[in-house]
Amino acid sequence: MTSIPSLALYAIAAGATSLILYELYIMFFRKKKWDAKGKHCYITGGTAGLGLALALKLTKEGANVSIVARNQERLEKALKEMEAVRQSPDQKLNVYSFSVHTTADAEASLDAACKPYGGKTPDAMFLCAGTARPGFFIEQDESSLKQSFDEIYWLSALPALAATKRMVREPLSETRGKKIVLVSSSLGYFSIVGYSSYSPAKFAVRGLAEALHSELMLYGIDVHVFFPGTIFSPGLITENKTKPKVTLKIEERDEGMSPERWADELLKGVRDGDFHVVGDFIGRVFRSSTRGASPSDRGIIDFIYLMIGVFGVPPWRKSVDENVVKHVDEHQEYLKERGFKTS
Ligand SMILES: CCCCCCCCCCCCCCCC(=O)[C@@H](N)CO
Repeated sequence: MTSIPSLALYAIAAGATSLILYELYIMFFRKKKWDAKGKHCYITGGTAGLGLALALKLTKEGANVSIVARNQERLEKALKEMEAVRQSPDQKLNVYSFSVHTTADAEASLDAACKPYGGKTPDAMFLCAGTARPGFFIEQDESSLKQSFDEIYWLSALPALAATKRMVREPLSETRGKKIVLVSSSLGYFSIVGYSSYSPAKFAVRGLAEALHSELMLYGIDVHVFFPGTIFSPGLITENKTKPKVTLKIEERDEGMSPERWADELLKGVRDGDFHVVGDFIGRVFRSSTRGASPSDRGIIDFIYLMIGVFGVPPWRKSVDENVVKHVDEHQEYLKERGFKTS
């Protein structure tokens, strides 16, 4: 009779073998990877942070790049940086000053960006624009709560809608293989104190991506959604100015990475055909442990991160709660200072 320990050994051996086979399968048999070279990539929020890093990487890879952002000065600066790394004189590098918060603006920016391509829609849309304004819930009002949806959710949904409507007018053979890449956040997987205006919009981006991933199969358009953690971007410096202390404390657990590193991870995930693209350990754990019915094809690896999540996330959440509770007294003082207490 086989003993329990040797059964466990068999299980481990079987696990290890399937892991190796899976990796080999990925290496040799997975469908051809996406190549940016010669493709038209349209990027919102392309003058800073993740968007700019992405624009520069794609330029270096020989893509034709259009960036859209509001500030003309910053657009020109970004264009100079792109010009400095262009790979060939034929590469089209363009910048457009638009806000893409409304349908009209999103359509106008696409009109402009498609012009040098005879009106054809971009091969890939990277919707990186977005703003975070952390703060306590009690400090929000109707307009600030709605503003964060404008600056995150609608800023993703409306350009995606404008682009999809244009794409479907083209012959199916041309639409097939185009990409729409949305940007959520690790805070689109979970949330913490200070992000009551931000997380809901990032969760919503996940929902939009999942619906589009399913629906845009009708046209062969690939949808990806990115879940980065802390990005050392100009935006982070701004948001940290108003970020509650307790939030900063909890975020210490996230090491963060440069926009360049995050852009690398995003492109790697897109090339590999991942639907949920993550770039760090935290992302991998939450991708697996909050997966639900989200599409995934990383089998055994996903299962390993799921197990890490099953055992690792509850103690982490407990430590977050403890951290919040530690701030109760300090927060009472904060409320007094802000005039929330009358006595
Ligand atoms: C085993 C499990 C361990 C889990 C440790 C998790 C620690 C996470 C802390 C919070 C990270 C917040 C990232 C914010 C990114 C962002 O979107 C904002 N900066 C807004 O721009």
